[in-house]
Amino acid sequence: MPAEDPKSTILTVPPNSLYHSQRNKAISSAQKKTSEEQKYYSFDESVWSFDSNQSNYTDNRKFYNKTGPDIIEHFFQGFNVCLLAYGQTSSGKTYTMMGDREEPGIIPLTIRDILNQKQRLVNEKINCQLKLLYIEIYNEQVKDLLTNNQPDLKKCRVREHPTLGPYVENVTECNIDLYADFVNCLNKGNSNRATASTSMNDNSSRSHAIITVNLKQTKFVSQNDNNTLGEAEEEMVSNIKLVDLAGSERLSKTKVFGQQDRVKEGTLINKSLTVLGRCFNLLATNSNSSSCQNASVIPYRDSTLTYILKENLAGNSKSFMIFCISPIDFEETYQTLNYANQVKKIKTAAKANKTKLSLAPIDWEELRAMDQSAIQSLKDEINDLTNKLNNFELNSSPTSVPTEDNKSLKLISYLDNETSKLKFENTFLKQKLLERDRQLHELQSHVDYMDQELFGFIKRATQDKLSLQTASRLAEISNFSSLLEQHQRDLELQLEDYDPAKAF
Ligand SMILES: Nc1ncnc2c1ncn2[C@@H]1O[C@H](COP(=O)(O)OP(=O)(O)OP(=O)(O)O)[C@@H](O)[C@H]1O
Repeated sequence: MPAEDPKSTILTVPPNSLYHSQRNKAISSAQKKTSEEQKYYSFDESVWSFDSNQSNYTDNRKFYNKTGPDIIEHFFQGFNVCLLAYGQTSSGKTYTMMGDREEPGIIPLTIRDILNQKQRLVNEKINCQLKLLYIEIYNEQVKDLLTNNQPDLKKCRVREHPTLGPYVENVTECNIDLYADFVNCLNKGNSNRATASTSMNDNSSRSHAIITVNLKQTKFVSQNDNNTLGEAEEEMVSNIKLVDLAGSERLSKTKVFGQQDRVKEGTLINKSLTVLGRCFNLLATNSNSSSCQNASVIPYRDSTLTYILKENLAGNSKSFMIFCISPIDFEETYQTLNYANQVKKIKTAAKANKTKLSLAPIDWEELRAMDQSAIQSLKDEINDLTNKLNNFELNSSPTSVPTEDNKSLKLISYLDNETSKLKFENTFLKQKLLERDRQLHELQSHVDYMDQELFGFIKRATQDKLSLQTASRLAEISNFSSLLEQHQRDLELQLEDYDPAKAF
């Protein structure tokens, strides 16, 4: 990647590469070329992060600053967003996405900015609820990395919603209010994640890791006094998927032969990445073709990874991809760059997921009637059971009250909504209080500053006055001394003319 044009990548084909032998089979002997060949690629961004001593080295923070703000903006505008890192094993995907303590990666930096934005939106009377999910796809199975129940690690199924697309069922969702909540989730998930040592990477990810953050923004109507909240008027639901794919690899390179588990892992990782590559190629071809009739069917269901990412690959999502390359293996790098070239052509169909809320007021009469009828039916049930007990009919099944259950559920959901509204109102008022505190603090510092200025002014004025007085005294003294001198001179003159005889 030449420093002068950060958006292009040049790949030099080594003379002994498989590329030549495969290409030579396809072309005539006249076209055959034995000398070194170069391939040119051009992307939205192309960055160098090989040696931190070089001037063009891009660290994680610099890299995040190029794309991160766009991602956050789309996410808060209600778009689903996805960021995937692809590349051969040990090329730096996990380092770029997760980073480490000194050099946080895209995922922690993104979450930090999402939380900051959430805090800012309180002033616009927008409540943000953030929930984090962390799963991995290992050997084609989905595991919930945040579950407290270890056997559940293998139990998640992928289902398809008719409009929202595929989703993972029964996965643990954690509320994220503070950065510390995120760090706890990340640590918990990472400790459950499958990694192994291969000859190419001591800490190689053997699974695809997907962190999803679900965001629900609720906008409240402003009241006249501007300090209280009205009803909720608009809701926006979006999600961001941050994906660290397992490394593409050739088994001979990773030297895992004989280790049956590793071979199975490697084969399934390669299978899912091959399906992903096939989806990229077909989606790129479909995007280029003008007629829908010729569009190929995309084999999303051929792997769990592509099935889960179906919406992000071509549906309702703004998707970004990072392709990591390293000089370890020419063939892998060549394939990675070719996938990247295909991905550039794919068009998705993102739309903001906004919903206007109908401000239907709660019917308290109806709720009270529901309460009365629930109490009555419970009383009936108690009577019934007491009668049954009295008649020794202990084995008979109790009377069920399904309709009352539904009513109670409705009431619970209403109370849940009210609680979350009150919680936000609390946050909102706290924020206002903080703002007032800040303004008060600012005013206080201004008053302190003016005090100091006044003090300085008085001091200077006093000094000026003193110096004025001193100057006039000096002038007086000097006048006086010149008068004295004059007087002395007169006396001397008189003394010279003095004739004692005339004096008497
Ligand atoms: N830009 C970088 N600066 C410094 N060190 C890096 C950089 N990129 C990667 N590394 C280091 O290289 C090694 C391999 O990187 P990493 O684990 O991120 O690769 P990977 O592509 O995720 O591999 P795998 O697919 O096997 O999980 C790690 O020790 C990582 O710290």
